[in-house]
Amino acid sequence: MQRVARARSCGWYGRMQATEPRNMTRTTPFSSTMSQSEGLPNKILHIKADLFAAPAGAILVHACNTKGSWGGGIALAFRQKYPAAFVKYRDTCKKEGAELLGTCLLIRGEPHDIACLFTSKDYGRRVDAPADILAATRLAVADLLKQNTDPVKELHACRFNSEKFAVPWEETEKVLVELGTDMVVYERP
Ligand SMILES: Nc1ncnc2c1ncn2[C@@H]1O[C@H](COP(=O)(O)OP(=O)(O)OC[C@H]2O[C@H](OP(=O)(O)O)[C@H](O)[C@@H]2O)[C@@H](O)[C@H]1O
Repeated sequence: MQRVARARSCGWYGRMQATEPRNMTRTTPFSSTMSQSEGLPNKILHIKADLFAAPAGAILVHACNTKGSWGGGIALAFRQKYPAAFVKYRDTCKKEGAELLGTCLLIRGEPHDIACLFTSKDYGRRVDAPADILAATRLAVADLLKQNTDPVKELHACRFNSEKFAVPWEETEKVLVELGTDMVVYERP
């Protein structure tokens, strides 16, 4: 209850209720779904913009493998823009490897924190099967929500899992809705 109440009182949730910017649409394929844990509706906002243009103070969310590679897709852009975060991610993978599957590494920083959702053990041709990726996504997002306290920060995500990991975005979004996640989801213009 507290998490949603606080998110509502500030940030994009509050702004969204006042006026919605022109490039922001609330697509509501699951809008009637209520948060299972809190009995409140969650909000997934869709925005056509570059994820890295998210407001300062937000948590940027993306999917990662447990091998320590940010070698392609949006992960490569994270590596270039946030080299210190890449070192933390790579060192964590070296230490913990496949144990990380289904967890979230939340790397604090400026102007954004970065949430690394470990949704597949491997990548490339060895990427996990879609059903396994979705199961790991459920656990990893729950882990992120548990860590996102004091203060609760806005979650801004790319359509993670949907390209290199080849899981249709709608399936990942369904998991987010089932977990009652408030999130702004970016699609490149
Ligand atoms: N600036 C931007 N703003 C907003 N959206 C942007 C964007 N740039 C790209 N997108 C979109 O972001 C979504 C995710 O697409 P991605 O293919 O990147 O990630 P994924 O989650 O499917 O897979 C993870 C693995 O990809 C990596 O590469 P490696 O395996 O290391 O080679 C990792 O390390 C993992 O292993 C797609 O909708 C892209 O259009």
